[in-house]
Amino acid sequence: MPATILQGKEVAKSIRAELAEEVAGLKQQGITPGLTVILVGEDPASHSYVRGKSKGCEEVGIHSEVILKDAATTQEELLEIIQQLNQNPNVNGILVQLPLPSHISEEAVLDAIDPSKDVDGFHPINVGNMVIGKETLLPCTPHGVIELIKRTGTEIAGKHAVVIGRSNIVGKPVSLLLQRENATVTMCHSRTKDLPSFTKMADILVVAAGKAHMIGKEHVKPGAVVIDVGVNRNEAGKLVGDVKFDEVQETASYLTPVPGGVGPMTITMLLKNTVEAAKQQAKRR
Ligand SMILES: Nc1nc2c(c(=O)[nH]1)N[C@@H](CN(C=O)c1ccc(C(=O)N[C@@H](CCC(=O)O)C(=O)O)cc1)CN2
Repeated sequence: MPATILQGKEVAKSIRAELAEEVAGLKQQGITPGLTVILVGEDPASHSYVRGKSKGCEEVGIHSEVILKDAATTQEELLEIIQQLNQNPNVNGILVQLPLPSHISEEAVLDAIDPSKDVDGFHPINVGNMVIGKETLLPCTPHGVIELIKRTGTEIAGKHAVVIGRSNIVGKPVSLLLQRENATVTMCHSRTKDLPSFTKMADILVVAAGKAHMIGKEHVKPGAVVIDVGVNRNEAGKLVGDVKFDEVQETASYLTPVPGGVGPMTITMLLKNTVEAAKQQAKRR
């Protein structure tokens, strides 16, 4: 039987509906979650993602602002803006859209965000908390992957999960979060020898390698849950994943499409983090 297609759009829609209700309740208590996004430069994809973030905020009732800066903005200017936002009690979440122009250090900028407002979950303190299993703001795409797997009804505990890719933004955190759900996790990467020998053992296969169509049916155990985090443009400019969708659909039990799978979950988990940050900050006031 062909795989059930995991429609991230649908899952994201139902989480947003839950969030809208939660935000309405918070507003009755005088709490309006607020997100500020900083966008530097003219990259069309980044502008499109930031529009998606503003639209998502509006949908669930989060107050959002976007600070647009041109590509010549200096690192010092950016750090100054972040300091001001750190001090502003109406701003619960701060997000700097990546990538930044090459003259700005992403590390310096992300480290300057108050960890309690780091709704991307990229600050080293939040990453450290995630590693030691403390409650913290989790990175959006990896958190979205876990939510998608859970919504299939798949029990993660005890399963063998194989993650391809070891980036700080996806591969490493997804591996940690799967381990936190009591999966046995194998991490594969560009230097892994005989990749199919690992992937064929996976009950859950998360592919975040950034290489179009690198995973075919020969890599997948029949009945596996396959999550494709790849975002690649083919020669025709069309968005394609790391998985050969038509082939793997024949053997997997669940499969995410690209587009429409993990992508829509990223912004939704950001909205969730912003609401969580607002609740935590209200408790401390
Ligand atoms: N500060 C951050 N910067 C970036 C992040 C991030 O999580 N935080 N992730 C990406 C961009 N991104 C959000 O910022 C993002 C990427 C993709 C999608 C999405 O919904 N993709 C759709 C396809 C959209 C299209 O057609 O182009 C999908 O996969 O279905 C949302 C958000 C890098 N920067």
